Amino acid sequence: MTIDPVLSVEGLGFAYGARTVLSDIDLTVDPGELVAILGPSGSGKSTLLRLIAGLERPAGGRIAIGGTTVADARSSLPAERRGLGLVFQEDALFPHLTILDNVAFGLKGLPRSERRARALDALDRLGLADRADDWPHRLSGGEQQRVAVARALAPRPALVLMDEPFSRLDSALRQQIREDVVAVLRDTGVGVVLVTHDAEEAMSSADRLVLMADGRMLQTGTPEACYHRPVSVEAGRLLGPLNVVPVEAEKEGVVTPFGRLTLDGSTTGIGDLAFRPETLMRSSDGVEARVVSRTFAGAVTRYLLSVGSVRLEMKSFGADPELVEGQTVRVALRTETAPTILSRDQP
Ligand SMILES: Nc1ncnc2c1ncn2[C@@H]1O[C@H](COP(=O)(O)OP(=O)(O)OP(=O)(O)O)[C@@H](O)[C@H]1O
Repeated sequence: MTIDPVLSVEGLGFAYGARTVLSDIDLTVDPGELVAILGPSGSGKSTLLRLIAGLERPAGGRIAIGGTTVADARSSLPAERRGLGLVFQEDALFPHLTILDNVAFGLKGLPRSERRARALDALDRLGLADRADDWPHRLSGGEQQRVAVARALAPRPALVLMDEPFSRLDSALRQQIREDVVAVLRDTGVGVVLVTHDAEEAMSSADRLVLMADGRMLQTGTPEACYHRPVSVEAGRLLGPLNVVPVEAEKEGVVTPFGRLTLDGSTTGIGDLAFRPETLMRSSDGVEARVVSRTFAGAVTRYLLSVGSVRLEMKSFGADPELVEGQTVRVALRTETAPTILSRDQP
């Protein structure tokens, strides 16, 4: 049985005047799926969300919500008729309305008792039912953000769009609120598009990532696949540091500074071996590396190493007393996560 996606975006394009901001975006979100859109500032994430929300009109392509086309190059359904829940960074609660009335605000056309019951139910899910009669200014930033999520969920939409919803919160609080909100969203079974520029937030919250740069999609896949098997250096670096070593692939395997490796799908020719800093480790039968620098960062320590003419980053738990600047050690690649070969022909 095939399940219809709650959101389907095909070949979407958008320009501000003569400036193309999005091109050829394809995206689907299944019921209950959380898709995070990650990209650097200016990559077009918010514009994509605004198009899905109905706040901008596409120049080309199609957007369908629940199987119904809501926008294409010819027509566009207004935002309020798309039945979406929206949580935007700049969202403010109405200061003159109680928490309950803020949440009930979007529940037009229902009897008063039903509105109240639904708003209370949404607040209860977010753990704020006891603050229903309170005023927004008496809530903390994290509580206000949870109210904004309750407000988006109260009309029971099939799809919620969130643009940097946690970025105003300080980092300790942010992780907790994010985990709580994601748990509620998962429990609700709603489809979610989460826009963020925070790689950890995207990877820890989403079922699937959409990596973007310059208005284009670079890669889509599970967080694990995108992290360990990037399709390009650009895509890989959006999720964190990536070691990139030029290699030559031959029929028998790939010639690397770590010896000859046999990798799935390796092709012949020149390419780049790509792997994460934590896949490097000390090993007595590894290759010689000189420690260029060491940066202690609490739980992990980062080392910059030189292996011949190549600079590599290694990351490990704790701080190894032997890995100090100028020291020569031996390192190898962990075998659990095979490195990826990126062909130089790839975009
Ligand atoms: N109203 C506008 N008029 C003209 N250009 C705009 C407008 N809004 C955004 N842009 C441009 O469109 C591009 C995409 O912007 P967008 O806000 O979608 O990126 P983003 O990935 O969400 O960035 P950020 O993470 O900084 O919010 C940027 O180059 C931006 O300068």
